[in-house]
Amino acid sequence: MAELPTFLSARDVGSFAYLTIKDRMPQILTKAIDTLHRHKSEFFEKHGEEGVEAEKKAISLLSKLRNELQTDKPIILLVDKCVDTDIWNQYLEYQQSLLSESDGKPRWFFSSWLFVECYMYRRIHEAIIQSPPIHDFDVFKESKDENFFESQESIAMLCSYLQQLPRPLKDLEENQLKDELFKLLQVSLWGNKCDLSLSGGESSSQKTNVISSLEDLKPFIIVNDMECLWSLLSKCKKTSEKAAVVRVDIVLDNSGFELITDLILADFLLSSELATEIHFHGKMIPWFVSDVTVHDFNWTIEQVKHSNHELMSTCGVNWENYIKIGRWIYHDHIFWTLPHSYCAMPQVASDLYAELQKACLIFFKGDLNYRKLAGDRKWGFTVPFHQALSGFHPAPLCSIRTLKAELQVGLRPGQAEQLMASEPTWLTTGKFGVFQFDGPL
Ligand SMILES: O=P(O)(O)OC[C@H]1O[C@](O)(CO)[C@@H](O)[C@@H]1O
Ligand SMILES: [Mn+2]
Repeated sequence: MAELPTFLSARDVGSFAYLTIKDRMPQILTKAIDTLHRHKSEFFEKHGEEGVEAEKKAISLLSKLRNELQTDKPIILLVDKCVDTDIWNQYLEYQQSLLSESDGKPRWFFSSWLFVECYMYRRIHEAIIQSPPIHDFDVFKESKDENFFESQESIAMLCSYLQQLPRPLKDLEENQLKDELFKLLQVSLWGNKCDLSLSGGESSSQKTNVISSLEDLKPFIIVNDMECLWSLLSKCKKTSEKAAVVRVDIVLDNSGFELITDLILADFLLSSELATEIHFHGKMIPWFVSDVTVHDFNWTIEQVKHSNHELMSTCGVNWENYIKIGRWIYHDHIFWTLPHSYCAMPQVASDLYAELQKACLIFFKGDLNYRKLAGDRKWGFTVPFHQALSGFHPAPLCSIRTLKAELQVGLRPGQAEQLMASEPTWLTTGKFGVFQFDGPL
């Protein structure tokens, strides 16, 4: 078998991986430290002196982590006792085994970018859980919620759009159904521009009317497999008249505006009867600043339900009901916050792989999911997506992602060169997006 390309890494000085580790990651740690500082009196009110001591401990652990990163110290084993600690430590040993003797230990600016970036978020978690009684504090919660509140107008607009579609949706004429599906898929794509990790934790909310921007944004979709999604979903719908379940899974990315766009899409899939069940997958610990945890998921639905905006609150009521009747199912699994590429899933998390195999279609939202799908390796731009997945084929799948890392496969010959010439930063600003499908139709 041909050798796999090497991992993206900060070893390439000046690369996006290098700049992320050098600038963005310390900035995120500083912001986390600052958040803890600002909550000092809240910790005191809740837990007395013990709360203040815990805040100091968490801050000192995070400062130590920032120092290790900035001085390129060896990556050290985790010391907590969580369900995933051993798997993490084994993975660290595996990273060590990839190095030759003269390379020494895995280090921040030397190892794989995916590994060290995931490791930083896992160490942030370790610092917090080692600091009881504030062990369940989410240092990123505030910024996630801010993103939600700052996007209120766009959220209300999207909810109104969905509620005002001609009902019942299942009676829409085929072409109209397809057209609406494509619109809401694109809304979910551009929702991925709003992550907080790329902006170093700074606000990145949505303030414009997304639906009316879709036409202008179309030229920025550089791989567009939406037709495959339509073929697959309409075929599933036809067969579902006999079979009972058409299951669509959404591997979520960010909370705030992006999550709303995913929930709107999920609602549309159910109401139009293109799917009968939606399974969401979120993170078990705070992750890459803005990623959805179960708390964010429940909080968001509560907020939408209690909105003063009538059509928004109708959405919230419906969403809560979908959960109650079991047509929306939320899952979390430690695998999503491990550093492994998805091709390792059958070995590392066979239960999750078996769960995903039940889906008719899986959407993977966002940039980090794309990196893990493609193993965060330096693939050529024209390498087929199927090949970059390296054997990960649980069910037909589609990445819905705006580009925020120097990694893209499945382009036409010459396409990358053209993009590079017209827009040198095309890979990393989130301005371009893909719907990239893999699977039999
Ligand atoms: O929320 P997303 O779309 O997965 O993006 C996460 C971001 O974090 C990064 O991993 C860099 O910190 C980028 O790849 C990406 O910009
Ligand atoms: Mn994210």
